[in-house]
Amino acid sequence: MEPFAIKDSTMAFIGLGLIGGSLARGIKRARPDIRIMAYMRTRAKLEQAQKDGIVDVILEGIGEELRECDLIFLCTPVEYNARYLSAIRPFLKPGALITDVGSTKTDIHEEIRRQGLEHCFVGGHPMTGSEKTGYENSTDHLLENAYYIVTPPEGQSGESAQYTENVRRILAVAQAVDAIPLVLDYREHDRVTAAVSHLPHLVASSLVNLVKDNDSAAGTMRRIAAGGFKDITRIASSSPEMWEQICMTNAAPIGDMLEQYIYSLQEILAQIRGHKGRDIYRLFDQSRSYRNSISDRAKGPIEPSYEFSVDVADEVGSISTIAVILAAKGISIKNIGINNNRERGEGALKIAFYNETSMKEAWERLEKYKFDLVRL
Ligand SMILES: NC(=O)c1ccc[n+]([C@@H]2O[C@H](COP(=O)([O-])OP(=O)(O)OC[C@H]3O[C@@H](n4cnc5c(N)ncnc54)[C@H](O)[C@@H]3O)[C@@H](O)[C@H]2O)c1
Ligand SMILES: O=C(O)C(=O)C[C@]1(C(=O)O)C=C[C@@H](O)C=C1
Repeated sequence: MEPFAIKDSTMAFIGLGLIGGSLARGIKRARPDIRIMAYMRTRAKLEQAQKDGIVDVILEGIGEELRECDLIFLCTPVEYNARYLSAIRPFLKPGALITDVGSTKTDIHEEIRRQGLEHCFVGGHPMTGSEKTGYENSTDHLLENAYYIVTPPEGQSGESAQYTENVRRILAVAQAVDAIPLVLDYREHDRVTAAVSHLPHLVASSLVNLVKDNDSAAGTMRRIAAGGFKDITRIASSSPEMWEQICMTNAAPIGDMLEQYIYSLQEILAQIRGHKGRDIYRLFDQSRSYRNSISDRAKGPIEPSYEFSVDVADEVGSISTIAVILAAKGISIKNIGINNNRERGEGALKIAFYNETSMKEAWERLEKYKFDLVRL
């Protein structure tokens, strides 16, 4: 995609939490000259953002100051984003553009159509995030190398100059924060995210609740739950308010996926009870191939990560031993840390390198010292 430069000079954020905060930080990092206004309910956090040099103007609410804005970002939970449209509308200056970062898109696009705002809206959704919330968890690099889905409104001619220019304004933002822009139809967006984001959150939370309901009074399940359970359930710690709204605004696609998933679980149940080992083997075999074809690089496909993990018994001594072994060969370590999947300090060390060559050299070296290595 050709590069686009941000031409908008004043921007407003309604909601400055994990995603709004990260986007604002990323924009300020790329373009400190851009003036950022922000509104959220917790005044103290807005003051912090101003101290951090991210917010130039604290907004007390939706009002006159918005008339100065070229671009307005809606970064609250999805149902609130759609509701903010009516409040913002009277304060839009000619040429101003509204965008959002919501995890579902059809709902807000339908509200845009109801209000006849297609000429001044382009949807957005950065495919990155965390189970954590709030400005305090935002970073200037959260969106780096993540897909930034851009959903143009319907009913605008793809040829029209204004349509093209509006889409480009959001592509420029995505590029400025080093994300990877991807233009998608908003209904397609909701179908796809139902499968790869929304259903997984329902699965994680229902699995955690299942374990909670089956655990003993002594809490043995909770105590011994290790990597497998923790890997698949991290997202069960996400915001209930945000996820209720995501599910309620994408009920039909999520329902379709959930129905198929329940069907597949019923098949698995029959195979387990019928001792159909070959079917169970096929389940794991097929999933392994497809899962292995999906990149595990947390930050998307641009920057490859060169890392592996080392099984160690005592992480404190092991870090220095490994560091010495690698340093002796002149191999630089980019990052080294404990994989949080094991209990009581015993576990895996994750080591990241700057390039493939040093990763391979380190692998060979540590293998010689009989370390147990695991590819990530
Ligand atoms: N968390 C993720 O992983 C993720 C990823 C991509 C997109 N999103 C989307 O981003 C949006 C924000 O999510 P987040 O993770 O930043 O959540 P968050 O809880 O960290 O931030 C939400 C922000 O909105 C503010 N807010 C909430 N209700 C408000 C209201 N009624 N009026 C004004 N401000 C209000 C909060 O004070 C906070 O500043 C959501 O629409 C979500 O679907 C989230
Ligand atoms: O990594 C996480 O914690 C996320 O849940 C991020 C995640 C997802 O991948 O499902 C969650 C919601 C979004 O809209 C986009 C990204």
